[in-house]
Amino acid sequence: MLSERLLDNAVLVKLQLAISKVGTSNVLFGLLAIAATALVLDYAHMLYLRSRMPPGPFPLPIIGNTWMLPDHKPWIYFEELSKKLNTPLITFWIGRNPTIWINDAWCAHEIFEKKAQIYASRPRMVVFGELGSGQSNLVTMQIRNQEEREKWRIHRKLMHIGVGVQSVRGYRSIQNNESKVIALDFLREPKEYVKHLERYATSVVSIIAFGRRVASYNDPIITEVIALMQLAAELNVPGKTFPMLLETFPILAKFPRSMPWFKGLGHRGQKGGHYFFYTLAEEAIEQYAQKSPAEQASMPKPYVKTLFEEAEKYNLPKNELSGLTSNLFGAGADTSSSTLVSFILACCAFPDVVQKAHEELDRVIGPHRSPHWDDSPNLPYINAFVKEVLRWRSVAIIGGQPHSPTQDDDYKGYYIPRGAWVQGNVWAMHHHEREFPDPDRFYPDRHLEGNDHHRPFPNDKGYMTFGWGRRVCSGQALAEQGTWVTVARLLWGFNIRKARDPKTGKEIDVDIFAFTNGLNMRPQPFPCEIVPRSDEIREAIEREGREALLELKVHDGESRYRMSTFYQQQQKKLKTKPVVDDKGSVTFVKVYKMHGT
Ligand code: HEM
Repeated sequence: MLSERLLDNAVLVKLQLAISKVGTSNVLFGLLAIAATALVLDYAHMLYLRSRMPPGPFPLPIIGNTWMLPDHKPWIYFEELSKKLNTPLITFWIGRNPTIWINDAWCAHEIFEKKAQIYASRPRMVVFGELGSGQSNLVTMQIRNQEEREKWRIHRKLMHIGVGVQSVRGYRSIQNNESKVIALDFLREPKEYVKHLERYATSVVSIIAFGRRVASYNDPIITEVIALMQLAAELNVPGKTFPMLLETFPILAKFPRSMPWFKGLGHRGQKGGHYFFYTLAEEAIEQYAQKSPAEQASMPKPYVKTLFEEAEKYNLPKNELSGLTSNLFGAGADTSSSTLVSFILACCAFPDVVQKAHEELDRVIGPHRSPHWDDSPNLPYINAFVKEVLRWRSVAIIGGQPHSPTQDDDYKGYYIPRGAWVQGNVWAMHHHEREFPDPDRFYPDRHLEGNDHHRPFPNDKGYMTFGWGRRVCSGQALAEQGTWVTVARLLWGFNIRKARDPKTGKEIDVDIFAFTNGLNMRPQPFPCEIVPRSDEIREAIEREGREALLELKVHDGESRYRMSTFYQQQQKKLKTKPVVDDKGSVTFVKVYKMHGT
């Protein structure tokens, strides 16, 4: 110890002597010269990369183009930039990181689909990844080596077991019944239409994951999960203010969480944050075990039970298991309900298409029962209507998370470096006049072959709402299935139109551009009128709703836990707190003195 200190002192003394010999100002000058040279070299490297990459605005040293980002809705800015520079791909520097924005569906197809193997990774994301669930969650998982690729494959596979194309047919009765309950709720309380749609979407994923239904829109799981997702969606939009500025200066993320630039992040990424969903999963497995064999036979096995059984094969730690469960809520509830809110807005803004849908439904279905997936081959206009709902105001407006190439790539002579952010601008793709003439018009006919607005598109579906390639949305089949039956049923059952001012009797206009700013966008609140189309239809809705509630009874149940109070309660009641080890496993340590107790 003593010898080390003597040595340290000797080094310091030597340094002081050397500085006094050379002169303090010369030393400062030297350091400045080194810093300036590093800056110039770094900037020269940025400019060299820029000369090889897709075009974009001129970056400044260190801050790149960050300062140019608009305060809101950067997807519109990138669409405009792409038109102005006449290029489908834009390079935009977030600090020293080049990000590539794809503004054209054909390019997205060529890059993300045709080169899916190398575009399967996510880039380094500080706010959403490193300060969030990072490598423990499929959504943000990076693939930088073979080990990470293997882990990502296992997660995709486990997600696929839960909500892949084969599994979702087994969830039809859940979605069908829950959407009948929306129709019943619309009869009772039409003004609360947003809450009914949120309850539906949360209940469907809750039944699939936990076997437990969400019966009331006051259930905190709805408000808490949706609020959490909306915060995450807002945080994840590229921006020039904190916390997104951490992407420009990742070094700031190394400072203690008390620093002001973490303000607005909430509890993101704090250790043990996943433990809530793990506890819900354990509770659900317990509750399932308590059901009678007849009850168990009448419902799909909760996903968490299958997941826990499968996970043993792969030795998955608890935080990863929890991530897989929470993804159903995180990725599935807000997205599905926001899509349906946009559908209601479209009905109010474009009454002519609603009338056309009614004509087809009256002709094919009639008033005594609501439509079902089996009717789909006879309902071409409704099929086109649902496609247009998914195209017109796609909820994941920048295609969710960015992709990132696992090796350097060349696209039509442009260099795309390994690890770069590559973001699909779905707004620009779905808004391109070449594919979608008059793009802001909600016009289902454009999806019907032979229509003068029908245009070629790189895929058969006619939209890119669910992302691309190996990272395409795991819940796509479930979301499409649910959107179809709900849109078809609500169109069949109701006149959905603009509300009227009670004093003047005049229609209240809706704004088709007033959407939230998050990367999962939904319309800003708007009033509307939702009334059953006839007495016969009303009776059918009531009858079907009652039957649906009876069938759903097997999923009734309560959870003992609430996200907002969960951690405090755990600490106070059990006097333990979850501690996560390096592998992500949770153990409980006794807390002897509780803060505030
Ligand atoms: C209308 C509803 C939905 C929309 C528009 C939507 C859209 C998206 C998009 C755009 C992505 C990113 C794709 C990419 O990176 O290329 C994504 C990823 C994902 N979605 Fe969805 N989603 C919806 C519903 C759901 C549902 C219901 C679930 C689960 C039950 C789900 C689970 C996931 C998961 C786990 C990922 C991450 C996949 C990965 O990174 O490998 N989504 N979703």
